[in-house]
Amino acid sequence: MYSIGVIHRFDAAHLVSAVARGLHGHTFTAVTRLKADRLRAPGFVVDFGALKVIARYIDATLDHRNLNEVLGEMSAGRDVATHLLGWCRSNLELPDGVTLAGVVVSEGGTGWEDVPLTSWRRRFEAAHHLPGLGDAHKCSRVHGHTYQVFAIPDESPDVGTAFADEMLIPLDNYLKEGFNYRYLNEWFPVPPTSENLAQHLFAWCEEHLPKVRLAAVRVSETPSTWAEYRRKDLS
Ligand SMILES: Nc1nc2c(c(=O)[nH]1)N=C([C@H](O)[C@H](O)COP(=O)(O)OP(=O)(O)OP(=O)(O)O)CN2
Repeated sequence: MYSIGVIHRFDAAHLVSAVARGLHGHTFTAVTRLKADRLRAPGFVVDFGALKVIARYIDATLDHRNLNEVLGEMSAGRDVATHLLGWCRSNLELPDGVTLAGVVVSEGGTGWEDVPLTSWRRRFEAAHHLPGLGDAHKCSRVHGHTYQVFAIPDESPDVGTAFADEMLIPLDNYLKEGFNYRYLNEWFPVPPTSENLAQHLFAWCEEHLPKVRLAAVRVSETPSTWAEYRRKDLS
């Protein structure tokens, strides 16, 4: 199962009746998550760019506002999430097979709270381009990212110790040799989208690290976007 997430930040005030101190404010993060069983060309759940409408809505409606004036009394983080989920349901045009998996809003968070602290994390620096998007799409040009890779352990109760850090040394070496300071299109067998990279790295771990039990691999090109490939029975 594939999923993608886009993280939007906004700064707002609110007064929540359960919080005694009165009007206060936060930098909020809203993480919108979509999932799909299969990818659409060139290897997307949907293009991150198609979700920029959410940022535009948040900027126009919630950012630098008093949320009580927008949402009334129901202005706690979970109320904002419910509001954004409703907005997404009414306004996002999703292709067949793509589901809106949820919106999580946090107060003063980073948007990355859903990655377990026990996950293994590495970065690599690479160039790529995405073929088949048309010349007007910026990602059809050769460009690069500081990628982040998260190997997320399966922490189901019956699994026991999912992995020790040193068990992932071969993955570290694979990233250093195959991905870091490389132009991914020169060798990657399919368009190097975040989704395809996540699925490839998950499958690579399954094949080469039989003692490591992963729940998912997440790949992030930018601090506000990610794609994940998750073990089917944990989706
Ligand atoms: N579902 C996916 N959509 C896109 C991917 C991807 O891997 N999966 N990749 C790209 C491009 O590589 C692009 O560089 C990143 O796009 P985007 O996140 O839209 O770009 P920015 O963070 O630079 O966004 P700005 O708001 O314009 O700064 C495209 N889509």
